[in-house]
Parts: sequence; structure tokens; C-alpha cells
Amino acid sequence: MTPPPAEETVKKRSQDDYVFGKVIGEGSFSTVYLAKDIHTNKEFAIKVLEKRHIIKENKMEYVMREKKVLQILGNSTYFVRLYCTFQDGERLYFVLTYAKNGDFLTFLNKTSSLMLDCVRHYAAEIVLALETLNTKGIVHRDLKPENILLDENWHILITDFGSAKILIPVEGEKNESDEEGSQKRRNSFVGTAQYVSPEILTDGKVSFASDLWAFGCILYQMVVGLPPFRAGSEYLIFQKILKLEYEFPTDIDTTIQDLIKNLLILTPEKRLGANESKIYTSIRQHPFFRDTNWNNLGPAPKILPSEAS
Ligand SMILES: C[C@@H](Nc1nc2c(c3cc(-c4cn[nH]c4)ccc13)C(=O)N=C/C2=C\CC1CC1)C(C)(C)C
Repeated sequence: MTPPPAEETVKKRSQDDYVFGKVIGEGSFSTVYLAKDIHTNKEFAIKVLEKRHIIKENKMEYVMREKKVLQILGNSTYFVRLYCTFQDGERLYFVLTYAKNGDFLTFLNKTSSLMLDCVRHYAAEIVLALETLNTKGIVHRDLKPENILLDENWHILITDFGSAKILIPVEGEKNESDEEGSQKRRNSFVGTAQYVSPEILTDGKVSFASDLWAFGCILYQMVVGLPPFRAGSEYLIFQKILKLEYEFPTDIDTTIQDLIKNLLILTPEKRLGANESKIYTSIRQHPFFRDTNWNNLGPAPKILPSEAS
């Protein structure tokens, strides 16, 4: 009896397996397209990078870092997933989850500021995502509303790991912090001005607490509609950050104010959750999350007509 045919080997994908659609995002070294797999009709986002440009700008390390981080994250909840990669003579292609409802910045701008139940739900999803990053030893370093996408069910998908740092070395691999000396030595990278943490501006030390600072800025923006540190130039924004110069409009709920104040602390170790690993217990136990069921956040809240403008 003839043996059954061997498992069909999964053939390496190429751009011929996809129909490319509109541009959905532009990075500094990449373009993200909406694409459809011709075999399954499934929609994906394909991030395309020009090899020549990356090499000329010496950004290969960032590209490889992003791929490694996406592979470490696998299909973790609340993160875009990297399905496959391929290349041709000129370009690299990353096939990723398509976030059907776009990015959080666009969503926030459309709804000005969010109702508190909405803030609480998205804040809780971000906390769970930050716990995943902490557990896997990854610091995002450029967390901001533009890098928080929304899937078809309005759940968050964190993206853009080109600036991420891997703190816990993968078994047997060179530890990145060795390459850049101990965490004390300056790291050249600085994130997006409005969300960058004070320690990145002063001694370049990178820790999970840098993402907690960014979380504080994002929380502020969800309730106020603008980021806390605003000025006419990056230099002036940095000055405000280092002097912790921000304030709340009068009508902001005092509980969320207290949570934000306990994240926007200049000393990284003093921020809520800074000395915790895997689970940010002190954030979960903050009164703002009193009614949150951390084991089942439930569906994303419907955007009330009063919010959708
Ligand atoms: C932040 C990023 N923007 C975006 N990056 C991705 C999107 C994405 C989708 C929309 C969108 C969907 N519908 N309408 C707009 C708008 C912006 C997007 C997506 O769907 N899937 C994977 C993505 C990125 C994966 C990359 C980490 C590897 C920048 C601005 C850097 C291009």
C-alpha cells in the first residue's frame, strides 16, 4: 500500500502570494500596506523596507531587533503578530496582523477625550500588554497612541518595535546590554518627545519604568485629549518633562489624576509598578481599577454617541 503523501511542505511565501492594496502607515524606514493573501483571501498588513535605504542609514540592527521582538511576542494577546517574512532583490517584507480599526491617536482625535469607562477598559488592556512585555524582558521605549492599534473588535494591538530593547538575553545569545555596556552607559535612542521618560533624557538608563512613564502620558491624553507635556519645540518639551511641568484641567476625575500622578514621577523606581515583575499589582490595585476584572476585561466598550464626533 502506497504511504500517504508527505505533509505538503509549507512553501515560502513571496509577494506574488498577495494582492497589495492601499498604504496604511508610513514609518521612517518602512511603508505598511494593506494586502490580501490570494489563497485565503485573508487581510494582512505588510511592512515593506528598502534594503538599500536601511543599509545606507545603518538601520539593519533596528530591523533585526524588531523581527526578534515580534518573534519573542509570537501571538501574545494585545500585540500585532508577525506571520512570516520574505525578501526580493531590493526589499524586505514582514507579513503582520492587519489592525482593521486603525491607530489609537486617530481614534482619540476623533473622540476628543474618552468617557471614564472607556479609559478604564483601554488602560487595563495596556496594563496587561505591559505585563507581557515585562514578563518577556522587552522595553518598548516608544509607546504612544500612534503605536497602539485597534483590531476589528476594538481591542488594542501594540506595534512598532524598532526602538525596543531586550533586557533579558535569549539563552546563549549575546546580551544586548553587554554590547552597550551596563545599563549605566548612554543609549543613543530617544523616543517621541511628548512621551519620552526623564531618565532617557538624562542618563540614558532603560528599564520597564520608561514604558510606565509613557503609559502615564497616554492615560493623561485619554482623559484630557492632549499629552501632558506640550510646547513649541522638542527642546522645550524636554525642559517641561525634566521639571515635571504639567497640570490637569479642573474637571478631571480625581482618581485617574492620582493614578497618573503616581506614574509621572521623575525617579523611575518610584513609579507605580516600577519594582514589580510580571504582574503590576500596585497598578491593578489602584482605586481607579476598583471594578476591573483582570481575568476577563470583557468586550471593548461601545463608543457612546457623545464620544463619537
Ligand atoms: C505605527 C505604524 N502604523 C501602523 N502600523 C501597522 C498597522 C497600521 C494600520 C493602520 C490602519 C488600519 N486601518 N486604517 C489605518 C494605521 C497604522 C498602522 C497594521 O494594521 N498592522 C501592522 C502595523 C505595523 C507593524 C510593524 C510593527 C511591524 C507606523 C506609523 C509605524 C507605520
